[in-house]
Amino acid sequence: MSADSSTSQEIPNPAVDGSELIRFDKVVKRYGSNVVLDELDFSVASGKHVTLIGPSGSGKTTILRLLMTLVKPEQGTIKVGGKYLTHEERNGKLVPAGEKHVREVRKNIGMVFQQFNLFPNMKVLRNIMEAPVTVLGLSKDEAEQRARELLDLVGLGDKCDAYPSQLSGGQQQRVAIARALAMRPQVLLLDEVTSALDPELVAGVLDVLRDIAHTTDITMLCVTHEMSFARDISDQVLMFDSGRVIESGTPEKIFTEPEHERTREFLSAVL
Ligand SMILES: Nc1ncnc2c1ncn2[C@@H]1O[C@H](COP(=O)(O)OP(=O)(O)OP(=O)(O)O)[C@@H](O)[C@H]1O
Repeated sequence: MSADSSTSQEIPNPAVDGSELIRFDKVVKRYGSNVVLDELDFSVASGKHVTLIGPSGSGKTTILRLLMTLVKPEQGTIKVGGKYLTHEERNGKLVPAGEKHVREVRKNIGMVFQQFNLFPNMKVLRNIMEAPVTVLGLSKDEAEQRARELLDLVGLGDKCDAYPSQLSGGQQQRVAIARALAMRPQVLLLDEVTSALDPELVAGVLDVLRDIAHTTDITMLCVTHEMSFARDISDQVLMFDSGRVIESGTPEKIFTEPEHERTREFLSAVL
């Protein structure tokens, strides 16, 4: 039976596969009568780069928003790093997670959005240092060192003292990537991070992400319409349709030998 997120219940399956970083179990997400995710089961193994593809409205972004706890599921459970995100265990029962518990589990998750969401009144360096100092309790010196290293990583070591408005969209998105990484999350969620950019700025952002994917062990869960990027960085591609994974596999398999008719239709429309 599915877990209802509003009431207490027996813990369904406490055994956790150590290699699993994200796990959705029978997750239902509805908006009114619109069932966006319908008892969705899926998992992401630690260190893997997983890309979600599929038609508009199929529920890809909703998965990332659930992980960021920006929305709550109506039913089902979500675990990150072996801990429930949606629930807490109390006396052998699962109860809806309280804010403190959610904050603790969510520290493992970083997200980069379509819109860069930088603090406009803070310089670039401070944008990156802010959360490590206020949320993780790092000293200002430690946070600054981490921020400078990350700015180098995204190719913006010379922009510490700029305000976001002085940067291009692509540069702002690279700062947003550095800011997400500054929290040292176990998983980085990427939600169509190049869709708001002018075409000439897309490649620079994707190059930075390719570099991060190939040189770090961070787990990535990515929603993108950039199929060549998905092909380059993914260990696994999941094809979504109407809130369900209808096909999954390596990029080679999904992009060259898709099995499902809907996958073939989708790819022929976007490739
Ligand atoms: N806040 C909301 N209120 C009502 N309906 C919503 C809300 N957010 C999303 N939806 C609906 O949920 C469904 C799934 O949306 P979602 O953004 O997850 O799809 P998606 O696969 O990411 O689409 P796209 O590729 O266009 O971004 C859509 O039908 C959308 O209209």
